[in-house]
Amino acid sequence: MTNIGNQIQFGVYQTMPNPDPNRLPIAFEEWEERAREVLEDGPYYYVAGGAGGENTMKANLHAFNRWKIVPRMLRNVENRDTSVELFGKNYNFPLMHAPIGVQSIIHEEGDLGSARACAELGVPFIASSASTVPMEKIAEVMGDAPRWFQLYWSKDPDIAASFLRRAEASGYSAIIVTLDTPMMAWREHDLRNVYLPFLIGEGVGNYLTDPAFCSKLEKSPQEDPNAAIMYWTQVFGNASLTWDDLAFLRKHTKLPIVLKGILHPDDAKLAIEHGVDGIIVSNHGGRQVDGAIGALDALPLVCDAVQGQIPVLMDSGIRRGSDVIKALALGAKAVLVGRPCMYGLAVAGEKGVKAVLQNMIADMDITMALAGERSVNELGKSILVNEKF
Ligand SMILES: Cc1cc2nc3c(=O)[nH]c(=O)nc-3n(C[C@H](O)[C@H](O)[C@H](O)COP(=O)(O)O)c2cc1C
Ligand SMILES: CCCCCCC(=O)C(=O)O
Repeated sequence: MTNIGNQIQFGVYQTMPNPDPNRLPIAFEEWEERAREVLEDGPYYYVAGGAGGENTMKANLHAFNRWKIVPRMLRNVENRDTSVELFGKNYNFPLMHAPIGVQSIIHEEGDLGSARACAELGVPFIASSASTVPMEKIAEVMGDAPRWFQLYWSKDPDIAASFLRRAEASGYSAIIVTLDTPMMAWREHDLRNVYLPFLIGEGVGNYLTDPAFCSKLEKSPQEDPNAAIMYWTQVFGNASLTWDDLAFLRKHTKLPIVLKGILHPDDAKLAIEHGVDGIIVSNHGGRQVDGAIGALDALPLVCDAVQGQIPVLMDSGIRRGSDVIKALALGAKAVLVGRPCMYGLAVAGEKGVKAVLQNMIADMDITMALAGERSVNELGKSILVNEKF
């Protein structure tokens, strides 16, 4: 039991002379504005943009705005509990760093800066299959800090199995399987900017260092980088997968398997039938299906179908503490934070990611207290109304 929100809040007041031209932003909008100033068009729009007309991206934010908190009074909220238990482990906070590929396009510290920031806070870092640096390097800088691995399930089963082996060997404690990206969506900014970050610079470290991947190449990636990248574009995704294929993952890992990208209640039921350990309600931050349901709108429908049988997490549109509270109240056990972390990384590397997460934790804790609630595990729909009602 702590009151971590107030501690962080007073810490900010103490260390922030006003006006200080070097201060880090507080609000999401200011982080994004500052990120826009430091990033070139290509990387900025790659991060900030969505699929098609960006209607799903807008739907995500709109859904958070429609739900309103109805605070309760006189409920002794002096000491509060922000910890959660997931897949047999305890975490200090109900939030994680979403898996995000090629972070070196945003800041030279890249994935390692974000991983270090998470390690300092005890926030689980979800390393992407498409991270710039290999998962082992990320594990090395994190020490014993909590980390999960996100699998892009390659068309080549040897690569998928190799990734699972490597993740287990380097101390990742859950496998997040992203289902909504068997191929890249129609992303109009990136097409206009002719920008696909996987084809440039260090590219995708997990693949270029993978024994299974390299064994399929005539020459090593160092000798023929173009051939390696071309092969990667062929095997990265797998649009032929079906629910029956989940048995393959079970066979190749003992770690908890969590499916990311669930939006339909029937898919949530199928996930349970196929024995997965958890699901993440997500529309990939509006980056895949344009015109899809807002993730927060999908959350209560999915939770109704799941009936508490497995943990439900969510992402897509989390921008501040009150968003976390709304998602938890609608049934999520924890949330993943995506773009806010990337704007923090763009502005100030590791320090920026740490500040974004720390501020969100403080805002979440304070909002919980002011709503009359003491524990993230006790939040429920009773503190919310939907605008349409
Ligand atoms: C630049 C960028 C790269 C991403 N890369 C991945 C990835 O490699 N794997 C994955 O599962 N999701 C990826 N995502 C999706 C995030 O994990 C998450 O679902 C999304 O960012 C949540 O929405 P939000 O940004 O609105 O918070 C990426 C998102 C962004 C913005
Ligand atoms: C070729 C598709 C790679 C996508 C990996 C990154 C990602 O998920 C994203 O949203 O961007």
